[in-house]
Amino acid sequence: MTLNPRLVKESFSVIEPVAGKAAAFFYGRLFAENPRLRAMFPPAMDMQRDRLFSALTRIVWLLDSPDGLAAYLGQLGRDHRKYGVVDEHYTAVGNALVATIKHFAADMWTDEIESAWVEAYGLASSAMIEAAAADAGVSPPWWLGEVVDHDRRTRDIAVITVRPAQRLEFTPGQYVTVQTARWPRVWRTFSIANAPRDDNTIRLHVRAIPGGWVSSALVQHTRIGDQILLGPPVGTMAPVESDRDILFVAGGTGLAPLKAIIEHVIASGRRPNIHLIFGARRSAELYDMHDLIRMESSFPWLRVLPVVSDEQAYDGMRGRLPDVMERFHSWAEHEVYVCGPGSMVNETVQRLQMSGVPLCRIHRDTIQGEP
Ligand SMILES: NC(=O)C1=CN([C@@H]2O[C@H](COP(=O)(O)OP(=O)(O)OC[C@H]3O[C@@H](n4cnc5c(N)ncnc54)[C@H](O)[C@@H]3O)[C@@H](O)[C@H]2O)C=CC1
Repeated sequence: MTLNPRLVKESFSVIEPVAGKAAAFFYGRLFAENPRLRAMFPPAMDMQRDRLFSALTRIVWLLDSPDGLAAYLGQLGRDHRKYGVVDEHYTAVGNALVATIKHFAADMWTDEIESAWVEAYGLASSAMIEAAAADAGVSPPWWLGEVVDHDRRTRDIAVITVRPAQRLEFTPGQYVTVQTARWPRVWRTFSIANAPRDDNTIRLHVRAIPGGWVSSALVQHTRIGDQILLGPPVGTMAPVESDRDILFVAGGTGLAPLKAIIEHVIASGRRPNIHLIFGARRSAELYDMHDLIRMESSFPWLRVLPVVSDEQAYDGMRGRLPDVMERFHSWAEHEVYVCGPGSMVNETVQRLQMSGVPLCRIHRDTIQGEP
């Protein structure tokens, strides 16, 4: 039996418009058939449902790209170790998944489609299991981290420094999932905002989102000395070794992974011209200017351009990030890294492409924040 991405994609496209209902059906089925699995998930499942679907969507659309798929499944498998997932859980999930697709794609369902799903799921789960097994020999499933600094930069934003109890290897641009004592089993993603350091500490830039459990716990209720849990570093946005000049476009706390990459470039000894356009809605939310100005003064090839979008009285550069970016000369010969709110990233990437920057030189990552 060979993989048939076309059949998987066609049947999945029926599910996508009813993703919420399909995820509810999937978890209902999974927990009805395997009641003990419920304890592995957080009490509130809404965010979990979104995550399932975004992971599934990504896998389905990557089925035609073996390298991208292998890299993604490898990360997913390693990351799932922190949930205590074992091989038989994959069988339970696979059964519930096929039953869900079958239920929602009933009108078009055939034995051939069922085989295509079983085959695709079998390949995906084997890749995750293998990656988890290989990782078990070299890394813990999660890291205990002590908060060694907590710098509340605004009412809603904190820059938090954490020291993992064991060495945490990562690539600048990657992110980790975080769990706080306040919300057991609830994990949320935050980028690491620094290049690897000798003292093993990492920095997180956290904005407390209204209704965001982990982000609010981290900004408002976390103190120096507290312990948090960190999942393994994941994400594919990484510094590329290139002699080109570099543009970074950061929206809000999307600055975090870009700052890690800038630190890496500076430490590499290369001397590219770097422009960092850092956007906030209000000037008070340009929460990291102090550090950025320090970086700028120690590395003369770095130019930091703060931009404010929603404050008429601001006397610096004003505007929306994609518009401001176009006010400068062409970026067509640059490497470009973009991070921030999803819609801002999408528009920025589109405009860059239209102005002649090839997609292979535009680097972005999609991480799922809190609702
Ligand atoms: N904290 C972290 O480690 C990371 C956060 N992110 C993401 O970065 C985002 C940061 O959010 P906030 O700080 O609340 O940003 P924000 O909503 O305060 O916006 C920051 C900047 O982006 C611009 N912007 C927002 N929406 C836009 C749009 N639709 N079109 C054009 N420009 C737009 C704003 O004008 C402002 O200049 C979140 O979506 C988060 O998931 C991404 C990676 C890491």
